[in-house]
Amino acid sequence: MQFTIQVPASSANLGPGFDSLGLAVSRYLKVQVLAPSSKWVVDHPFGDSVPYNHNNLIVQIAQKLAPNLPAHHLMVSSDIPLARGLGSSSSAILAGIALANELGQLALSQADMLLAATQLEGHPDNVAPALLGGGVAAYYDQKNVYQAPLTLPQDFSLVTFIPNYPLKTADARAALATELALPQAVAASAVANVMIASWQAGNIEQARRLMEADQFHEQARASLVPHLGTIRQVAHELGIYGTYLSGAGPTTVTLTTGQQTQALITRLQALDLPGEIVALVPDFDGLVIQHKE
Ligand SMILES: Nc1ncnc2c1ncn2[C@@H]1O[C@H](COP(=O)(O)OP(=O)(O)O)[C@@H](O)[C@H]1O
Ligand SMILES: N[C@@H](CCOP(=O)(O)O)C(=O)O
Repeated sequence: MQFTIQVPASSANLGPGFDSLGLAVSRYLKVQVLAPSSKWVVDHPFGDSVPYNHNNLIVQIAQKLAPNLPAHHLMVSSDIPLARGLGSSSSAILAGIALANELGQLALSQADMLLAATQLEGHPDNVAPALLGGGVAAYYDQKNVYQAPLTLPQDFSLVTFIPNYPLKTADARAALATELALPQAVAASAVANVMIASWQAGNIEQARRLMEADQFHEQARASLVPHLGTIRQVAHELGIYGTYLSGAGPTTVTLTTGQQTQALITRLQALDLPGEIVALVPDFDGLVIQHKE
C-alpha cells in the first residue's frame, strides 16, 4: 500500500486568540509512504538536525499510537520552515497520526485524530486548522477538544515575513507570564471575543484593529521579535491593520486585500529585513491522504 499524506502549515493565535485560534495556510508537508523496509528510513530536506531514522518526529508519533507498526521508507518534502511559527511540528504530528491510522488500520475518526494531536502538541490552535483546513477556534479542557470553524473574510492574502532564523516554540512560551491579573484577563478575552464576533458580523475593519490588540502574548514576546512593531508601523502607513505574530513567532502575518498585498510587499522589501516576504493564502483542504492507484 503506497500513499501520500499532505498537511498544510498553520498560523496560530491570529492576534488575541492565544492557544485557541488558527488558520491553515498554503505551505505543505508531504509524506510519501513507500515500500516496507527492515528499518524506518526517512528521507527529508531539513538537514542533519532532524533524524533520518525511527527517531524522526513523524515516526515517533506514529509508533506512540501504533507501537507495532511495520517499518517503511518515507519520503518527506516540505516548504514549511522549521521553528518559524508556521506550525511545522503540528503538521509533523498530524502526519505521524495519519501514518499510524493508515498503516495500523486504527480507524481513527477526524475527532479522534484532533484529540490525539492536541494531546501531543498541548494546544489545539495549530493542529485543528491543519487537520480540518480553514480557520478554526478550538478549546482543549485537558479531556475533550471543542472546535468550530471561523467565518473568514473573502479573498484576503496573508503577507508573511518569515525571518531567516528560528525561534523554538518552547523558548517563546518561556517568555510568557504564568499568571494574568483579572482585569487583564478580562480585557484579553474581550478583545478576542469581539474580534471573532466582528469577523462573523462582517465588520472586517474592526476585526483587523482588534487583531493588533492582543494582551496574552505579543507584548511578552516583543523583545524576541523586534520586527513585529516595524512591520505593523509600515502597514499602518499604508492604512492596513491586521498584523500579528504568527504562532510563537518569529514569523509575522498581515491580512491584506486587493492592491494592499503588492503595496505592502513592496514596502517591506525596501526594509531589507533578514528573511523572506511572501503572500500566502488560506488552505481549505486540511489533511489529505492520496492513495496510489
Ligand atoms: N517534518 C518534520 N519532521 C521531523 N521533525 C519535525 C518536522 N517538522 C517539525 N519538526 C520538529 O519540530 C521542531 C519545530 O517545532 P516548533 O519549535 O514547535 O516550531 P514550529 O513553529 O515550526 O512548529 C523542529 O525543530 C523539529 O524538531
Ligand atoms: N499558541 C501557540 C502557538 C505556537 O505556534 P507555532 O507555530 O509557533 O508552533 C503559542 O503562541 O505559543
